[in-house]
Amino acid sequence: MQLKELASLFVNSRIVGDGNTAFTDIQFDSRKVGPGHLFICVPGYVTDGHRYAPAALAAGASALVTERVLDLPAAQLVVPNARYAMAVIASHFFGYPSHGMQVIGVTGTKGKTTMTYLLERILADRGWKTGLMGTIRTTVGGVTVKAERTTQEAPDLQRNLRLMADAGTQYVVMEASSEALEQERVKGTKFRTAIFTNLTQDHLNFHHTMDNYRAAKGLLFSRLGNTFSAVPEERQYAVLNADDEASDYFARLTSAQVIRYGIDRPCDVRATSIRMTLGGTVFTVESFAGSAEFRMQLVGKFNVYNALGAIAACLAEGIALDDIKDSLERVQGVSGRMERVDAGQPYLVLVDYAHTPDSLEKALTTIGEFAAGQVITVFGCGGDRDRTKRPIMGRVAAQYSGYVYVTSDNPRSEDPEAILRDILPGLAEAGLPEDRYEAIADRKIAIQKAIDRAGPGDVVLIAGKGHETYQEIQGVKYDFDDRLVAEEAIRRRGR
Ligand SMILES: CC(=O)N[C@H]1[C@@H](OP(=O)(O)OP(=O)(O)OC[C@H]2O[C@@H](n3ccc(=O)[nH]c3=O)[C@H](O)[C@@H]2O)O[C@H](CO)[C@@H](O)[C@@H]1O[C@H](C)C(=O)N[C@@H](C)C(=O)N[C@H](CCC(=O)O)C(=O)O
Ligand SMILES: Nc1ncnc2c1ncn2[C@@H]1O[C@H](COP(=O)(O)OP(=O)(O)OP(=O)(O)O)[C@@H](O)[C@H]1O
Ligand SMILES: N[C@H](CCC[C@H](N)C(=O)O)C(=O)O
Ligand SMILES: [Mg+2]
Repeated sequence: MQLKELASLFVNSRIVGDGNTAFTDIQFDSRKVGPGHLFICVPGYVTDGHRYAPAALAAGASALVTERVLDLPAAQLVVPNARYAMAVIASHFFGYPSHGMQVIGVTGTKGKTTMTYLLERILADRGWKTGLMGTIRTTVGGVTVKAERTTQEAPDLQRNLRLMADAGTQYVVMEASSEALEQERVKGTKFRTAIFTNLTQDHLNFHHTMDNYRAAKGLLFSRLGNTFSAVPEERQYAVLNADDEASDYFARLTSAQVIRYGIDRPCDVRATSIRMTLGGTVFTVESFAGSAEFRMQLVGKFNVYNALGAIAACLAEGIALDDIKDSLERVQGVSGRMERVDAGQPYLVLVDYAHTPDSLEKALTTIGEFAAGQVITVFGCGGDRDRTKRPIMGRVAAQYSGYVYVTSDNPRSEDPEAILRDILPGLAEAGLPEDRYEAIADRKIAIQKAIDRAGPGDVVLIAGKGHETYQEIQGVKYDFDDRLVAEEAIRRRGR
């Protein structure tokens, strides 16, 4: 492709140098540039991509996308906003791959990964070729690759969508994180359906206020749909959680057809008669396409919401409620979400990805409904992320646990002890006596102590890292898997 072709995508761009310069791929990181690539200079939060243009050219880049003319011997497309341009260019370069598939996007603070797994399962069981992009994995044409980001940067995202389209994928299910929406990573992606899970506190280091955070999520809905199409394949749907007040705001933003799901308020797809046990959840779904009783293996009321969102989106695709039921009833669990570690011990050990106040509370209240004995919680908070959630998570853990081990999550560049000091006031505030908690920065030791403390009927919740197989400390990623560490601790103790 030639640089001049890109100029036609923007009303306010200009080319400096030879517009006939061709490029064979697009990159936003100079360290990944190869001969003949187009390098897009993105001004970041930490550094400025324009500074790496010389390195990109040295690595063989043939042309640049910039926000100001750089005094370098290379053809440049100058645009007002490189991050925005990057998404537009990526869609165009990869031939608008989302247009040939049905893309279902899921946004919200919690439940995205779970819901995308449920959707993938239902669609694949109906014989559709599916692709998935999210926190745990990206699956292209049946092949799974590990993903760095929940929602990839536009060039990687569009490249993967192209690979999916070429592999014959019909449905793509993807998580759309608020950071990604804010940074235009999904711009240019055509969505069939956008689903909203819920809105609670997280990522305030990035968005600063809850209103900004909600607005970022709104971008998925405001860009969705223009009119109700007469052609069913072209219709677009906004699937909203009727019990979360942010849904009214999203409904106003979108011109797609709105389908609401929920438990408390009347809506299009509603769960009633919910009964929960340690082995699963039973509920009746009442919908515009009939009703049925579901016996799901997933535990917790929050997973009823996750199921409802997936059910609503699949009903919109014309899949029968009974077929959806068949698929959901066979889902055993999602990696690192309320996952049991079982080495024959007489107490329950659960690993869960709860790393926000709301999800920790959901996990603990769910456990509280079944726990025969006391609940022992091990958790920490990630470094270089929202600091205001730390004492709140401390308070939540204290409120619902008999004993708490405050430990490290991924401290990243921060001092692990300093993060613990941010969490501890929350436990004191909740009135947990000092002999009912300990702060131990070493996560492995904290897990071992929690296991050693458990008696028959107790529940040990190890929260925050779920499926993660590493722990990042001072920029270094060490092998660490809560499930393996817990299992080893159980065996070490002799069950
Ligand atoms: C806060 C945030 O979102 N940061 C993203 C942002 O980084 P940044 O603006 O700080 O980039 P920067 O480091 O200043 O660099 C600017 C530019 O120079 C380039 N560069 C930099 C160094 C170099 O040697 N060569 C070079 O070309 C970089 O590639 C970049 O394009 O832009 C980068 C590239 O465009 C992203 O990779 C980066 O994601 C970082 C790694 C990140 O941690 N993001 C997290 C917060 C995130 O996005 N999480 C969400 C949600 C998770 C969830 O809740 O599930 C996700 O979708 O994963
Ligand atoms: N609908 C929900 N409401 C509240 N909490 C939930 C919900 N679904 C899952 N959780 C809790 O949040 C944790 C993370 O769930 P999941 O990975 O599905 O969400 P996510 O939105 O993808 O999160 P992330 O943005 O961190 O990737 C789970 O381990 C569980 O504790
Ligand atoms: N995608 C999220 C994951 C957080 C997981 C938790 N274990 C932590 O490190 O804070 C993020 O990057 O903010
Ligand atoms: Mg996720």
